[in-house]
Amino acid sequence: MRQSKMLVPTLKENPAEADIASHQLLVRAGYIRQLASGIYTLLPLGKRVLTKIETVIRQEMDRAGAQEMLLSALQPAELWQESGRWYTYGSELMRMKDRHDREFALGATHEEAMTSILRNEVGTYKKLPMTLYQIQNKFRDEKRPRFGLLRGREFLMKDAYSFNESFESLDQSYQNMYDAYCRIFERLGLNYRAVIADSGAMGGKETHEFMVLSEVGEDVIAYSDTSKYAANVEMAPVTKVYEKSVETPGEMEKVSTPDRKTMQEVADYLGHELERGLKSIMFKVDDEYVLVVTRGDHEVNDVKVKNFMDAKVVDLATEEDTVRLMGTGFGSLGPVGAPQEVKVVADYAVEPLVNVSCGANEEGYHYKNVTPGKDFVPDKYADMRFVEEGDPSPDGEGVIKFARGIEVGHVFKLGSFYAENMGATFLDNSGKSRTMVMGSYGIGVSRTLAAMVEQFHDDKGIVWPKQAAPYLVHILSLNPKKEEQRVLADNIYADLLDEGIEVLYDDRPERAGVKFADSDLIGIPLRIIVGKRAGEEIVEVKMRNEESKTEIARSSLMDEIKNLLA
Ligand SMILES: O=C(C[C@@H]1CCCCN1)Cn1cnc2cc(Cl)c(F)cc2c1=O
Ligand SMILES: [Mg+2]
Repeated sequence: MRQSKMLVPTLKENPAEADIASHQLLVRAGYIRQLASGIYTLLPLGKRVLTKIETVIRQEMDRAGAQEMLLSALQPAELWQESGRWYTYGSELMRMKDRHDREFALGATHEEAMTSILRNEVGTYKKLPMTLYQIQNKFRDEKRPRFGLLRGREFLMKDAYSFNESFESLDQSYQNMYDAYCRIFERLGLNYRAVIADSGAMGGKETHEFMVLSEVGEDVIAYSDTSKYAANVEMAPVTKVYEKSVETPGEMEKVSTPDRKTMQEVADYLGHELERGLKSIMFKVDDEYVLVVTRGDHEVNDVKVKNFMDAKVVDLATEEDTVRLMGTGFGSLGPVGAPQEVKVVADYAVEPLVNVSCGANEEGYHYKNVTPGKDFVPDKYADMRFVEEGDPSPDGEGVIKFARGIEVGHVFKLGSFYAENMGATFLDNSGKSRTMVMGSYGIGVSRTLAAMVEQFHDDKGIVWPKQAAPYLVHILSLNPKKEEQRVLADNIYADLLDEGIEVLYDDRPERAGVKFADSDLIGIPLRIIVGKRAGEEIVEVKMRNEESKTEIARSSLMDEIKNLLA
């Protein structure tokens, strides 16, 4: 493609609204433009890259035996009412009415739509397992869209759904998709980890997230420094064993702690370290109240609270509920004398403690010399805290370290929730009617594009790996006004087109400096510079990810290009 004719609006400056590299570079290099908050246009360069990523995904989905379809973005509200999600999702689910006033959801995901197809079209075990997928825009009205394509309100997703006759079969489909995801992210050259994850609102059993390691990632990964263990930090269990304190328990004593509310203020006032105080946080778990108690220096992990209590919804209790239940607000909560209706769950690290402080459930008062098991007995001890760097890895090998990650994929074993609610049944080999078992498997395709830019860029711009680059060769004619330069560049361009090699030709009447800067920004792997030695049919070749340039005669240029791109 000739750049003089192409829509590649590069910018010198970072756009004000972009504050991470991938967002800045995709806008500056003319790949995307924002239409509205969280809504983007893929310009020609961006669309070419997106298509390359889709191609890798399609090849691996098809190789895994999944069948591509295309479902509608418009989904009748009735479908979401059958699964109940019409009522459980809030304003994130975009809804609309048609001309007959009938309600629709704009597809945020397609479990319901896909299940409604299977229940109508597949009724025998002979057709199972069946994995179907699509690559289509999803709509989710994010409260805070940000970071460009990383968190948008309309974005491209590959979503696949497996339909199985049993959980054993689901295990195989899940592993099959998991392996396909590994191949996809390997082929895209991404530094990623598959991590044990929480299934969130989806329920279901096992689930893994595929995380691209990046400092701008919203998720924290807890991984072992010596083994392959990796989990979303929300899920990583704490396996540290705490030895019992040898101190002799003292007499519990109520002390005035005027206006001391935070753990640190109380610890400073009573003259002890943070870990000699108990932190008590009140949660509303579905419709009961749970007081979670941890050591003062530990953090409560609300996902663990939710999973431990097998709850649907976990929220922090309001101050009002807390005062009503405990007689005091957040600053002086404690497990001693908690009322029957409040379940007390203490983290394992609390059990061996002796002579610690905690709130006295009275405004401005705390207890000293509190010993768990003597001055209070929690209803349960459990793993309630976030794992920390240096904690032993749950697989017993090495210690935990943290890294930030961008979630580009998420695979779920859903079970029968949707099939049950929507009547997706099949006749098994004995003619008995059974409910299907499902898995669902997503990749954020446009998010993967941005994650690739996060991993593949330098201070001058994007550095595409050749399997995702919008073009493979970038020809720069430094001075098209010079006949010998323009003719040589035109001929090389024609040769590359004849060879079927994707080539972008910067034939613009711009200064050389502008062409070099734009070429560094756009990030095409191989650059051919047609400059002052064009008269001798000599050009320069430079790889985007190397500093060095080499002079090459036109006669050996094509071979050189082919082995550089091999
Ligand atoms: O999307 C999934 C599960 C899997 C992931 C793989 C591909 C198929 N779906 C989870 N999820 C996330 N955000 C959502 C937002 C809205 Cl507004 C919604 F209505 C539904 C969902 C929702 O279901
Ligand atoms: Mg997810």
